[in-house]
Amino acid sequence: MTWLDLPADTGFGLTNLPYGIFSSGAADLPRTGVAIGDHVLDLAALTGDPVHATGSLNAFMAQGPESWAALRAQLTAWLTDPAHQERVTGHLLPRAGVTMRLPIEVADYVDFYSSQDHAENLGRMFRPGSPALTPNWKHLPIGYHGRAGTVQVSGTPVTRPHGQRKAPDDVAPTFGPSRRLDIEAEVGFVVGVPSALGTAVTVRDFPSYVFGVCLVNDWSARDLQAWEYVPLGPFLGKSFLTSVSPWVVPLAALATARVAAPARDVALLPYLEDAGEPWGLDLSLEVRLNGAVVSRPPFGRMYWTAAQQLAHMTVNGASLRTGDLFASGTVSGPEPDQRGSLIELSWNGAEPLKLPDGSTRSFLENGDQVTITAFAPAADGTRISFGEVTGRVVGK
Ligand SMILES: O=C(O)/C=C/C(=O)CC(=O)CC(=O)O
Ligand SMILES: [Ca+2]
Ligand SMILES: [Mg+2]
Repeated sequence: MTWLDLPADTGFGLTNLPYGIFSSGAADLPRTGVAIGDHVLDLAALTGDPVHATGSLNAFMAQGPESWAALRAQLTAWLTDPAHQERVTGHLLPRAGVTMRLPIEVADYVDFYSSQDHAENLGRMFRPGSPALTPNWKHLPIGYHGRAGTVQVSGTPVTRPHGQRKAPDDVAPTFGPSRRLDIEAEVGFVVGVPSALGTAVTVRDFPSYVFGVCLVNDWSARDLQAWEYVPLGPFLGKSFLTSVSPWVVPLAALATARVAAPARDVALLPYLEDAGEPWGLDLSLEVRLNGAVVSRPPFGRMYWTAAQQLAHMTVNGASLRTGDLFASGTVSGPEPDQRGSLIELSWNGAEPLKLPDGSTRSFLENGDQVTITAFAPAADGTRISFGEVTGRVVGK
């Protein structure tokens, strides 16, 4: 029990303790904080440890799992033992009054494609007449390298991208603002510990390298993407902005959320086998468009887990760096109201979404705001909140 008076069902209780970078006041430097209830605990001030005053989580994440576990145990002691109450209280700030920053200095960014429901939906829309899944899909987690420098914190305006668009019936491409701006509701994994070039990280070693989990919105311009992405994959259609939630939930908080990935109907090569090491996570996502819930994607059904993605990403000897971010791919479930992108929710524009204000949407309009939230089950029967990743579309 904490001596703090926590709001009921806060999502930011003792079982969570996510890390973020915040600033408060005009002159204050960005520093590390931990969310607890409606407060943020100023770790830089409380500990005096310079690792928490660097303005990103990278230096702390690089210290590795023993440091992560030691600080988590220390935080629990500080927040439960009344002997620490007076000193700790002096370093609690109302969360509503601080500005959240990008929590990590993003090294490399990779985006996967690991929801079978999502991949089948896109396959049916884009490749009618062909099998919904490409032949490689159940043999390896498909992914591409994205643009690390355009990963930004939640709240960053989404400037509508311009680019080349060519509808199938157009004789030539035209240049202009994207007419098919979309979202992708995803879950991101943050690497703490680097690996050596030429070595592979196994499925089993996942928790020795990965520090924590955040929410991702991989904004996507479907018209730019459709014209440019053959044969080398997404480029400008997805590189203009990727938004992440400000709080990184430590892997240690998610033990209760672990589930096995769905049963396999295709045998895996040994380096992808995860027998006894399930890293599926039972997270419930929610997507809101201008305040209205439009989807509830279930993360527990993802075919490829983050541990398998990490093993695949490094099996060729590619090294990891502190701050690498890899995202799950769009999270969709089997039901129409569980789809994690508008292109699926509107079935490529054929069935526009009806919003409570009477308007309809196939893709995003200027002024639209999209917010993604998620919860995980916690050991004590409460819920762990991932906070939110939000963004509003600005026309240009
Ligand atoms: O299947 C296609 O042609 C296109 C797929 C995507 O755009 C999905 C993607 O970017 C990866 C993901 O988020 O799942
Ligand atoms: Ca994506
Ligand atoms: Mg992106």
